[in-house]
Amino acid sequence: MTSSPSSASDLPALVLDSVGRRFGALHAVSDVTLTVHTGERRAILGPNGAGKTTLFNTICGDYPPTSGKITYFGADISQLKPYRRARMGIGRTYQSSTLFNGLSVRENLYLAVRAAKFGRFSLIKAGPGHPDLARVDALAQQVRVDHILDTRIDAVSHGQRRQVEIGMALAGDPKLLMLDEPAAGLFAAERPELVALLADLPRDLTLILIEHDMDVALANSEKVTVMKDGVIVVDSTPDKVVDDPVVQAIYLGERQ
Ligand SMILES: Nc1ncnc2c1ncn2[C@@H]1O[C@H](COP(=O)(O)OP(=O)(O)OP(=O)(O)O)[C@@H](O)[C@H]1O
Repeated sequence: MTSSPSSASDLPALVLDSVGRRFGALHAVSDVTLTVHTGERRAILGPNGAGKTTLFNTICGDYPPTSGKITYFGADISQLKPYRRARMGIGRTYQSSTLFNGLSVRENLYLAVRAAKFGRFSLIKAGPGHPDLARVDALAQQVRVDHILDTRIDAVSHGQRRQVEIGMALAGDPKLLMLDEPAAGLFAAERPELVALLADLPRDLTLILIEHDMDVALANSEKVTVMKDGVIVVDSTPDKVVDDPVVQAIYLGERQ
C-alpha cells in the first residue's frame, strides 16, 4: 500500500529545532526546540528578558535565527524575509502600538486589509459595496469593535486598541497568529473581553501568545512554554505549569 502525500493539515504548524538567536555575545535565545500543532493554543511565559519576543522575532523573520531551523507547515522558513513569511500566513502583533493615531478604527482596519492584499499601506478609498469594506466590517465584528468603527484610534480605550491590533493582524488571514503581550496595560475589567475574543478565534487558527498575565495566558492555552535566560525551562499543560516549582520560583521571584 502506498501512503498518500501528507496534506498541510497533517503537518505541525510550527517546528523549532534547536533555534538560537545571538546579539553579539548575548545569547537571547538558545537551543529552543518545540512543536506547535495546527489549531493549538500555546502560551509563552517568562520573566523580563527571558527571550520571548526574540523567539517571536525569529519566527516572523524580524531577527532570523543565528542557529537552528524553523519549519512552518513543512517548509523551512529559517532564513526567509518577514514579508515572505507574512504571505505564507504568519501574522503577529507587537508589544508597542502599531496603530495610526490620526485615523479611525475603520481606517486602521482598512489599511491592514489593503496591506495584506497589496503588500503596502494605501488609503485609496474603495467604492461602496467593495469587498474590502465588507472585510473591514467582518474583522471589526470578530474583534468586537464594530460599535466604534468611526471613532478615532486615539479616542478609544487601551483595551479596544489592543483588539484593533489583533484585527489588523487577522486581516491577512493568518494560519499562525502570534500575539505579543495582548493584555499588557489592560485594566482588569478589559481582560474578559480579550479572553473571550481569543476563545472565539477559528479553531484551525494556530495561536501563540506571549503573556505575563497568568490568567489570560492559562485561560487560552492548551500548552504552556516557560522561558528563562533564553532557554525553555518548562513545557507542559496549564494545570501542571501552575504547580511547577520552577515556575513558582520565577513568578514569586518577580514579585519580590
Ligand atoms: N535587537 C536587539 N539587540 C540586542 N539585544 C537584544 C535585542 N533584542 C533583544 N535583546 C536582548 O535579548 C534579551 C531577551 O530580550 P527579549 O525582549 O526577547 O525578552 P522578553 O522575554 O521578550 O522580555 P520582556 O518580557 O521584557 O519583553 C534581552 O537581554 C534583550 O536586551
